[in-house]
Amino acid sequence: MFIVELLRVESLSAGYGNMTIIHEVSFSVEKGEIFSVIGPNGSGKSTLLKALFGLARTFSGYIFFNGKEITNFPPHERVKNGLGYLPQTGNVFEGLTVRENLLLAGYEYSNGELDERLESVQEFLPDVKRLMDRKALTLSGGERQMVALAMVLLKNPIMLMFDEPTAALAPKIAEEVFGRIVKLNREYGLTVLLVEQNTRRALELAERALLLVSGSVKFFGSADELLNHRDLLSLYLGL
Ligand SMILES: Nc1ncnc2c1ncn2[C@@H]1O[C@H](COP(=O)(O)OP(=O)(O)OP(=O)(O)O)[C@@H](O)[C@H]1O
Repeated sequence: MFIVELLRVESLSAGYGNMTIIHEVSFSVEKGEIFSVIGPNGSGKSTLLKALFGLARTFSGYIFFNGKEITNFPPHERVKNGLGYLPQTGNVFEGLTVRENLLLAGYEYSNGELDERLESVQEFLPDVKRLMDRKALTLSGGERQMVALAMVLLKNPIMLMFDEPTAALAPKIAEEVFGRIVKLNREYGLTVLLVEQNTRRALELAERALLLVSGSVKFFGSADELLNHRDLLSLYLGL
């Protein structure tokens, strides 16, 4: 198979204020793969995603996405270039209905385009249809996650970054979320960058992975290899 590098991160250092949280992180994500970022609590996984999306402060290094250097692009420019990001929380407007949330997410589309995008998103997430007139506030965690996903998919991303999409979800609902991520990848060709607390599931789903510890890369390579690397997993993740 012809391998295309979609995201390349070179020696990226980033954080908040004058505090560096991730240190000279380098890795790449290939087009069409599921790529997992794992690591202990507080190791900088969320900060890495925020830096990739332009929400954390980048001190040095480079980010290339889909053939372009995007290191200093503001978030909306990254979205235009095909990057999607599903944060852990705060991803829906609680006081608005699901329909209003979706309309807001698609505000840049013309009416015709928006209808088309809404239809294709609802084809993938048919359950969103019955939630349309509900206030986001009244949704369960799983439903909220689904609506947030619909809002991101509306923008037609090439690569989608999930920040702990199963956090605080019951195991059965978490499995549904994983199933949806795999389906997006296999059937819709979406490249996935997954930050996940459930290390085993994250490594089973992914082709390749990154282990981040105290903001530094401890492993970058095959997810299978990391899954079988007992020393690394027990040392850093207590597995
Ligand atoms: N907005 C912020 N301002 C300052 N420091 C922050 C901010 N957000 C996170 N941090 C700090 O950055 C470090 C890394 O946090 P981050 O959330 O990136 O880790 P994580 O690996 O995603 O953790 P977890 O698995 O627990 O979600 C922590 O020490 C955290 O306190």
